[in-house]
Amino acid sequence: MVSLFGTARLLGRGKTSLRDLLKRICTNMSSSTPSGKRLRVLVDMDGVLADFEGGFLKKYRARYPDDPHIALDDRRGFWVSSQYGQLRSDLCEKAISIWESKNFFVELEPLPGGVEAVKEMAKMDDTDVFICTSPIKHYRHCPYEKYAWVERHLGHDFLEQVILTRDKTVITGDILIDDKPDILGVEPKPTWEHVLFTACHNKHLSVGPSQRRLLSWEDDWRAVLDTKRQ
Ligand SMILES: Cc1cn([C@H]2C[C@H](O)[C@@H](COP(=O)(O)O)O2)c(=O)[nH]c1=O
Ligand SMILES: [Mg+2]
Repeated sequence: MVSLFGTARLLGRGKTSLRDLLKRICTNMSSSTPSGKRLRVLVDMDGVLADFEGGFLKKYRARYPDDPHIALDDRRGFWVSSQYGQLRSDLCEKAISIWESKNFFVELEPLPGGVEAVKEMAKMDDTDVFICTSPIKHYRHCPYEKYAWVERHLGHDFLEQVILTRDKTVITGDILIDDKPDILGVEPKPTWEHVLFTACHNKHLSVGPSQRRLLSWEDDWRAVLDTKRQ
């Protein structure tokens, strides 16, 4: 329980907003699921909120105009670098050079409806939303720029909700909305249900009967969340 003394201290230091604080206090007083838990939604960033594939192709073609490229309709498999490497071996490194460059991640365009959906989710009763995203190991620009992207598109307060991890299986949540078909890590049984977000590289995949998809942010994500509340 948040004490009054602690409340005053947090507000006084400007470490939390009044809205966040009220949300935290209410967390202790209400529940939304039969198990008495708030719903925790993990939302991936690249390919779900930020247009990684579109941003990559645009910058790759600008930097390497004389080299072959792969149209978004012809993308297959999660790893852009692998498909470019299969096209011609030197193109794997050229592809990697694009997302290792300064301003790649921060300049990604938001995917239609994603920012609006996350903002709406965050306002829902008994719902906590986190951005759960994997940074590249070349860390000079990417982690900073992922935070900057969230601040730019979702606001400063949303920085509290950012989780950077290379292993999403160790993060607990009820749902993970993610475009990567196979999300693997050290935890064999993650707590979340993976809802596959459709992207150019995964739209041809037939998924198992137990895996659900969100076709886009126009799809009924609210209904998907509701199924986890019951
Ligand atoms: C396609 C592709 C992506 N990456 C990197 C870029 C991002 O940092 C992550 C994907 O993150 P997400 O949280 O799973 O969306 O992977 C890469 O290194 N190589 C690639 O081909
Ligand atoms: Mg992704």
